[in-house]
Amino acid sequence: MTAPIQELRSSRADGREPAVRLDAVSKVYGRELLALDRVTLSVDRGEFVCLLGASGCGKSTLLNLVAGLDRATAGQIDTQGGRIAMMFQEPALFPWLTVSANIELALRVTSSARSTTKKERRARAAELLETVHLGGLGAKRPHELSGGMRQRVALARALAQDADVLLMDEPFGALDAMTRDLLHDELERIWRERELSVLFVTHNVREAVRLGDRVVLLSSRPGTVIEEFPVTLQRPRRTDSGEVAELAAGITDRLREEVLRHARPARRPVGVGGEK
Ligand SMILES: Nc1ncnc2c1ncn2[C@@H]1O[C@H](COP(=O)(O)OP(=O)(O)OP(=O)(O)O)[C@@H](O)[C@H]1O
Repeated sequence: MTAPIQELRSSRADGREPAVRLDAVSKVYGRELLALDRVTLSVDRGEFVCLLGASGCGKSTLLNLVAGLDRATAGQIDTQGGRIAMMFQEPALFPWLTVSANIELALRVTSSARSTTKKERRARAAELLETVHLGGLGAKRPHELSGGMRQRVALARALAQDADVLLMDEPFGALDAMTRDLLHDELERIWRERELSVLFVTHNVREAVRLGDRVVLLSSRPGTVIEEFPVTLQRPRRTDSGEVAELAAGITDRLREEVLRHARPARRPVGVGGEK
């Protein structure tokens, strides 16, 4: 189950370095709930990878493991020593702090920024708010902002952590379609400017095709990679374009097939690395 470290660290034949690599990662909750089963997956430096799968297939579990919030039961996860930031569906801002103070707090706990003064952190927070198109709103409290604006603040806070890898767990799932489209454009711009590596979980197949360099499909629980779809459509893409819809339809068919297969499960013993 354990892969040699050298192999995990080596660059790939196509010259791209992985920023995140999972090798045969399994996760069992409690005594017998197998959530992930030998997942092998990588995100290259500067790559945008979208993760799709039926509800409960272990997508959030996978992100939590990569973020180091939980431990894998088996397998290897290598993040190459990169700094990781995570964003969730809920922005989870401190309601009693101003927007600026929420970001300044993230700047304070980021090791490279520990030596900065309060004035410098405030200036940096203002810059980050400009980056997410919220310039001048630093004095507001989170409840004074719309859902989309709050998610922008959460994005600015993630950027404040100076991350190399951004893990995103359905960050736009609760937003209306128009706001989501705007945030797609902004995220794409920021991803390119900062050369981030992104692992983005969504239920929305079109969103995955709109954003991803690659869409990775997980099986129903226990989650394992069943198919990967490279997305070579020219950027910027539109969620409502024919090309995006066409590719999304193919992926949706595959996903539906998987969900139906799971609805008629063949009984098999639960266990890490059991025969399929
Ligand atoms: N802390 C936990 N303890 C026990 N079981 C858990 C825990 N977290 C998740 N699970 C279980 O592991 C499985 C995978 O959950 P997870 O939340 O990772 O799936 P998901 O694909 O993100 O789901 P969704 O798409 O609905 O958000 C589910 O069966 C869930 O009930």
